[in-house]
Amino acid sequence: MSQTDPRDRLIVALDVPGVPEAEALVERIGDAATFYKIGYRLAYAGGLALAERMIGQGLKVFLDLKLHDIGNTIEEGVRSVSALGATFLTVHAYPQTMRAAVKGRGNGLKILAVTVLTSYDDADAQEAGYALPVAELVAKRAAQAAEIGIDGLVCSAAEAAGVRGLVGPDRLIVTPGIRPAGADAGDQKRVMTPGDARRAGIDHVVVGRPITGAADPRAVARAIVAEMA
Ligand SMILES: O=C(O)c1cc(=O)[nH]c(=O)n1[C@@H]1O[C@H](COP(=O)(O)O)[C@@H](O)[C@H]1O
Repeated sequence: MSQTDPRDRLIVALDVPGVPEAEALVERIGDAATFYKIGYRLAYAGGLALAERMIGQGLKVFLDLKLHDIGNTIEEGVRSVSALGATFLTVHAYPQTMRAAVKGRGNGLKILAVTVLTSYDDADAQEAGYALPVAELVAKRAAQAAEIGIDGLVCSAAEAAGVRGLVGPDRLIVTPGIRPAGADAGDQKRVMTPGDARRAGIDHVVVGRPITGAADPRAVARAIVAEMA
Protein backbone atom coordinates (compact mmCIF):
# COMPACT_ATOMS: atom_id res chain seq x y z
CA MET A 1 0.00 0.00 0.00
CA SER A 2 1.57 3.30 -1.02
CA GLN A 3 2.07 6.16 1.41
CA THR A 4 -0.15 8.32 -0.79
CA ASP A 5 -3.18 6.00 -0.68
CA PRO A 6 -5.87 8.28 0.83
CA ARG A 7 -7.23 5.32 2.82
CA ASP A 8 -4.01 5.34 4.88
CA ARG A 9 -5.20 8.60 6.49
CA LEU A 10 -7.84 6.66 8.41
CA ILE A 11 -6.73 4.35 11.21
CA VAL A 12 -9.58 2.20 12.48
CA ALA A 13 -9.31 1.45 16.21
CA LEU A 14 -10.02 -2.27 16.67
CA ASP A 15 -11.36 -1.79 20.20
CA VAL A 16 -13.15 -5.13 20.32
CA PRO A 17 -12.97 -7.92 22.94
CA GLY A 18 -11.10 -10.55 20.97
CA VAL A 19 -9.55 -11.86 17.79
CA PRO A 20 -12.75 -13.34 16.25
CA GLU A 21 -14.55 -9.99 16.58
CA ALA A 22 -11.53 -8.13 15.18
CA GLU A 23 -11.21 -10.47 12.20
CA ALA A 24 -14.94 -10.17 11.49
CA LEU A 25 -14.71 -6.38 11.57
CA VAL A 26 -11.67 -6.25 9.28
CA GLU A 27 -13.52 -8.55 6.89
CA ARG A 28 -16.65 -6.36 6.96
CA ILE A 29 -14.66 -3.18 6.36
CA GLY A 30 -12.89 -4.84 3.44
CA ASP A 31 -10.97 -2.54 1.14
CA ALA A 32 -12.47 0.62 2.71
CA ALA A 33 -9.56 0.72 5.21
CA THR A 34 -5.88 -0.18 5.09
CA PHE A 35 -4.67 0.78 8.55
CA TYR A 36 -5.81 -0.60 11.94
CA LYS A 37 -4.98 0.22 15.53
CA ILE A 38 -4.65 -2.53 18.13
CA GLY A 39 -4.76 -1.31 21.72
CA TYR A 40 -4.68 -2.93 25.16
CA ARG A 41 -7.99 -4.65 25.01
CA LEU A 42 -7.15 -6.69 21.93
CA ALA A 43 -3.36 -6.86 22.39
CA TYR A 44 -3.82 -8.71 25.69
CA ALA A 45 -6.34 -11.07 24.08
CA GLY A 46 -4.34 -12.48 21.17
CA GLY A 47 -4.01 -9.18 19.31
CA LEU A 48 -0.24 -9.29 18.83
CA ALA A 49 -0.40 -12.53 16.84
CA LEU A 50 -3.32 -11.05 14.92
CA ALA A 51 -1.20 -7.96 14.20
CA GLU A 52 1.50 -10.13 12.65
CA ARG A 53 -1.09 -11.92 10.49
CA MET A 54 -2.61 -8.62 9.34
CA ILE A 55 0.83 -7.24 8.50
CA GLY A 56 1.49 -10.43 6.52
CA GLN A 57 -1.68 -9.69 4.53
CA GLY A 58 -0.41 -6.21 3.61
CA LEU A 59 -2.39 -4.21 6.18
CA LYS A 60 -0.73 -1.55 8.31
CA VAL A 61 -0.89 -1.87 12.07
CA PHE A 62 -0.58 0.74 14.78
CA LEU A 63 0.21 -0.93 18.12
CA ASP A 64 -1.25 1.42 20.70
CA LEU A 65 0.50 0.10 23.79
CA LYS A 66 1.15 3.54 25.35
CA LEU A 67 4.36 2.38 26.99
CA HIS A 68 5.78 4.21 30.00
CA ASP A 69 8.45 2.75 32.32
CA ILE A 70 12.10 3.16 33.26
CA GLY A 71 14.42 3.73 30.33
CA ASN A 72 15.95 0.26 30.11
CA THR A 73 12.57 -1.46 30.16
CA ILE A 74 11.24 0.86 27.46
CA GLU A 75 14.27 0.44 25.23
CA GLU A 76 14.17 -3.36 25.40
CA GLY A 77 10.38 -3.45 25.12
CA VAL A 78 10.44 -1.28 22.01
CA ARG A 79 13.11 -3.58 20.57
CA SER A 80 10.73 -6.54 21.04
CA VAL A 81 7.83 -4.65 19.47
CA SER A 82 10.04 -3.66 16.50
CA ALA A 83 10.33 -7.31 15.49
CA LEU A 84 6.55 -7.58 14.94
CA GLY A 85 6.61 -5.39 11.82
CA ALA A 86 4.08 -2.78 12.94
CA THR A 87 4.06 0.73 11.48
CA PHE A 88 3.40 2.75 14.66
CA LEU A 89 3.85 2.25 18.41
CA THR A 90 2.73 4.69 21.11
CA VAL A 91 4.62 5.73 24.22
CA HIS A 92 3.66 8.43 26.70
CA ALA A 93 5.42 11.74 26.02
CA TYR A 94 7.74 11.78 29.03
CA PRO A 95 11.30 12.74 28.04
CA GLN A 96 13.01 9.65 29.59
CA THR A 97 10.48 7.35 27.98
CA MET A 98 10.76 9.02 24.57
CA ARG A 99 14.59 8.93 24.58
CA ALA A 100 14.59 5.22 25.43
CA ALA A 101 11.97 4.43 22.78
CA VAL A 102 14.03 6.17 20.10
CA LYS A 103 17.05 4.07 21.14
CA GLY A 104 15.10 0.81 20.93
CA ARG A 105 13.18 1.38 17.68
CA GLY A 106 14.11 -0.60 14.56
CA ASN A 107 12.69 -2.44 11.55
CA GLY A 108 10.90 0.70 10.26
CA LEU A 109 8.79 1.09 13.42
CA LYS A 110 7.75 4.70 14.02
CA ILE A 111 7.32 5.92 17.58
CA LEU A 112 4.36 8.17 18.34
CA ALA A 113 4.34 10.11 21.60
CA VAL A 114 0.97 10.62 23.28
CA THR A 115 0.97 14.24 24.46
CA VAL A 116 -2.17 14.61 26.59
CA LEU A 117 -5.02 12.12 26.25
CA THR A 118 -8.02 13.46 24.35
CA SER A 119 -10.32 12.53 27.24
CA TYR A 120 -8.55 15.15 29.39
CA ASP A 121 -9.61 18.75 29.82
CA ASP A 122 -7.92 21.32 32.06
CA ALA A 123 -9.76 20.09 35.17
CA ASP A 124 -8.60 16.52 34.53
CA ALA A 125 -4.97 17.67 34.10
CA GLN A 126 -5.20 19.64 37.33
CA GLU A 127 -6.68 16.64 39.15
CA ALA A 128 -3.69 14.58 37.93
CA GLY A 129 -1.30 17.11 39.49
CA TYR A 130 -0.32 19.18 36.45
CA ALA A 131 -0.11 22.94 36.89
CA LEU A 132 -0.25 23.66 33.15
CA PRO A 133 -3.49 23.79 31.16
CA VAL A 134 -3.84 21.04 28.54
CA ALA A 135 -2.87 23.25 25.57
CA GLU A 136 0.39 24.29 27.24
CA LEU A 137 1.19 20.76 28.37
CA VAL A 138 0.64 19.48 24.81
CA ALA A 139 2.92 22.23 23.43
CA LYS A 140 5.66 21.50 25.94
CA ARG A 141 5.61 17.76 25.29
CA ALA A 142 5.44 18.21 21.51
CA ALA A 143 8.53 20.44 21.55
CA GLN A 144 10.38 17.91 23.73
CA ALA A 145 9.34 15.04 21.44
CA ALA A 146 10.63 16.84 18.35
CA GLU A 147 13.94 17.59 20.03
CA ILE A 148 14.33 13.95 21.08
CA GLY A 149 13.64 12.72 17.53
CA ILE A 150 10.26 11.07 18.00
CA ASP A 151 8.57 10.23 14.67
CA GLY A 152 5.13 11.61 15.45
CA LEU A 153 2.71 12.96 18.01
CA VAL A 154 -0.71 11.90 19.17
CA CYS A 155 -2.81 14.89 20.18
CA SER A 156 -6.34 16.09 19.67
CA ALA A 157 -7.17 17.75 16.35
CA ALA A 158 -7.84 20.95 18.29
CA GLU A 159 -4.12 21.16 19.06
CA ALA A 160 -2.84 19.92 15.69
CA ALA A 161 -2.19 23.31 14.10
CA GLY A 162 -0.20 24.52 17.11
CA VAL A 163 1.71 21.24 17.32
CA ARG A 164 2.56 21.43 13.61
CA GLY A 165 4.11 24.85 14.20
CA LEU A 166 6.26 23.40 16.98
CA VAL A 167 7.40 20.15 15.36
CA GLY A 168 7.76 21.18 11.70
CA PRO A 169 6.51 19.46 8.55
CA ASP A 170 8.35 16.15 8.84
CA ARG A 171 6.82 14.74 12.01
CA LEU A 172 3.53 12.87 11.86
CA ILE A 173 0.46 14.17 13.65
CA VAL A 174 -2.07 11.49 14.56
CA THR A 175 -5.38 12.49 16.12
CA PRO A 176 -8.04 10.45 17.92
CA GLY A 177 -11.23 12.06 19.20
CA ILE A 178 -12.55 12.30 15.63
CA ARG A 179 -16.29 12.32 15.17
CA PRO A 180 -18.26 12.61 11.92
CA ALA A 181 -20.80 15.44 12.21
CA GLY A 182 -23.66 14.35 14.50
CA ALA A 183 -21.86 11.31 15.96
CA ASP A 184 -21.86 10.70 19.72
CA ALA A 185 -18.66 12.04 21.38
CA GLY A 186 -18.73 9.35 24.11
CA ASP A 187 -15.94 10.01 26.63
CA GLN A 188 -13.93 12.22 24.21
CA LYS A 189 -13.73 15.84 25.30
CA ARG A 190 -11.65 17.43 22.50
CA VAL A 191 -13.32 16.31 19.25
CA MET A 192 -13.30 17.36 15.58
CA THR A 193 -14.81 16.12 12.30
CA PRO A 194 -12.58 14.23 9.80
CA GLY A 195 -12.75 17.08 7.28
CA ASP A 196 -11.74 19.73 9.80
CA ALA A 197 -8.95 17.47 11.08
CA ARG A 198 -7.58 17.12 7.57
CA ARG A 199 -7.73 20.89 7.06
CA ALA A 200 -5.86 21.29 10.36
CA GLY A 201 -2.92 19.45 8.75
CA ILE A 202 -3.11 16.11 10.52
CA ASP A 203 -1.58 13.06 8.82
CA HIS A 204 -3.78 10.28 10.24
CA VAL A 205 -7.06 10.21 12.18
CA VAL A 206 -7.90 7.39 14.60
CA VAL A 207 -11.59 6.44 14.66
CA GLY A 208 -13.08 3.70 16.81
CA ARG A 209 -16.69 3.59 17.96
CA PRO A 210 -18.22 5.61 15.09
CA ILE A 211 -17.01 2.77 12.81
CA THR A 212 -16.95 -0.28 15.09
CA GLY A 213 -20.45 0.45 16.43
CA ALA A 214 -22.01 1.30 13.07
CA ALA A 215 -24.61 -0.83 11.31
CA ASP A 216 -22.43 -0.55 8.19
CA PRO A 217 -18.79 -0.03 9.26
CA ARG A 218 -17.56 -0.20 5.69
CA ALA A 219 -19.82 2.68 4.59
CA VAL A 220 -18.75 4.84 7.55
CA ALA A 221 -15.05 4.14 6.85
CA ARG A 222 -15.54 5.04 3.19
CA ALA A 223 -17.36 8.27 4.11
CA ILE A 224 -14.57 9.31 6.50
CA VAL A 225 -11.87 8.69 3.87
CA ALA A 226 -13.92 10.65 1.31
CA GLU A 227 -14.38 13.55 3.74
CA MET A 228 -10.58 13.77 4.12
CA ALA A 229 -9.75 13.51 0.40
O1 LIG B 1 -3.32 6.81 21.46
C1 LIG B 1 -4.51 6.79 21.08
O2 LIG B 1 -4.84 6.19 20.06
C2 LIG B 1 -5.45 7.63 21.82
C3 LIG B 1 -4.93 8.74 22.45
C4 LIG B 1 -5.80 9.70 22.98
O3 LIG B 1 -5.37 10.75 23.48
N1 LIG B 1 -7.14 9.50 22.89
C5 LIG B 1 -7.68 8.37 22.30
O4 LIG B 1 -8.91 8.27 22.21
N2 LIG B 1 -6.83 7.41 21.83
C6 LIG B 1 -7.39 6.15 21.28
O5 LIG B 1 -8.14 6.43 20.11
C7 LIG B 1 -9.30 5.57 20.03
C8 LIG B 1 -10.51 6.45 19.94
O6 LIG B 1 -11.65 5.63 19.86
P1 LIG B 1 -13.10 6.26 19.68
O7 LIG B 1 -13.29 7.32 20.73
O8 LIG B 1 -14.00 5.08 19.85
O9 LIG B 1 -13.11 6.84 18.27
C9 LIG B 1 -9.26 4.68 21.27
O10 LIG B 1 -8.68 3.44 20.87
C10 LIG B 1 -8.33 5.40 22.23
O11 LIG B 1 -7.59 4.48 23.02
